[in-house]
Amino acid sequence: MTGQEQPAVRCRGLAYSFHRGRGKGPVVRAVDGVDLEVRPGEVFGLLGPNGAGKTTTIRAITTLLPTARGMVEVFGHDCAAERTGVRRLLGYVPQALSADAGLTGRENVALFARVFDVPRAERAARVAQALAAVDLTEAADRMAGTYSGGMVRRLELAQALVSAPRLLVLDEPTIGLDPIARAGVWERVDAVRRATGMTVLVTTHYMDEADRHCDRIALMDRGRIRALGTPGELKARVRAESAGSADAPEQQAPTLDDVFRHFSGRALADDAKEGEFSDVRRTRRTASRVG
Ligand SMILES: Nc1ncnc2c1ncn2[C@@H]1O[C@H](COP(=O)(O)OP(=O)(O)OP(=O)(O)O)[C@@H](O)[C@H]1O
Repeated sequence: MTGQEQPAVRCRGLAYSFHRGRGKGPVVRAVDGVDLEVRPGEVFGLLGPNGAGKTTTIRAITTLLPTARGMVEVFGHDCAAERTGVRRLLGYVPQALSADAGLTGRENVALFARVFDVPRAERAARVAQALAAVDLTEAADRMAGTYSGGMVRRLELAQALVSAPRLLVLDEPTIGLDPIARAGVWERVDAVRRATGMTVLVTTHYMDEADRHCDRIALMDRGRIRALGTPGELKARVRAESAGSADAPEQQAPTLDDVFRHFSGRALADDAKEGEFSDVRRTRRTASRVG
């Protein structure tokens, strides 16, 4: 089998636990036996509420959690045994800010080009190309600190794209952005994917975005995958399985929120109320940086 035919991502029995309270508190099973495959060239969405285990799964796939249990591969390369090889295939936009406000947009992208071993002779052209792909050519020589939230997110996308990754991993790429900026981020992701055939793995808790932009989605809750398929397949399953029951979504076609409620037994909004301190702090940090 050639690398091209391998799944972009394959997880089998992936599990990871945290100890709360500096190792003395209870154990939290952040990821609890995840099996999934992302096909080459698709946009795959990992969906779920705060604390579902999405970021932990992403960190295992991006080789940032070396001690995870189970098996994770990227294009056939084992994430535990071949970390450097896997990293060469990846572009990653984490949830936390990865751009430096004190550098220009171009300098930020150039930094990533150096770190990710883009050959020196190609660097300037590749940096310019990545900036153009996210519509930041005109703003490229301004300090990133003067950018709007949407521009910062697009800059981070350019940083991840400069190494021409086969797999682009985006952790909540549109959190804290207004609807226009959110659409702007997705437009660039969709365009780059169409142009390059790159695979995209994205986490989000915006069901409407996943519905519009993802080829397939996995619904994650409390460390486990509760359902996996195209948005259309999942909605059709809910329609079929809840036909005639008292809680059937009345007449209307089910939304992905209905799908989540059906497979997890609760509403997504329940978790918004229960967010933990770390979740709140993380969201605020994101919000203040884009304000
Ligand atoms: N460093 C950590 N120490 C202790 N617990 C953690 C740590 N990171 C995550 N957790 C816990 O693991 C669980 C899964 O967290 P994770 O960040 O993977 O979820 P998520 O679905 O990405 O949510 P969010 O959208 O809030 O990032 C949560 O209960 C979280 O509190």
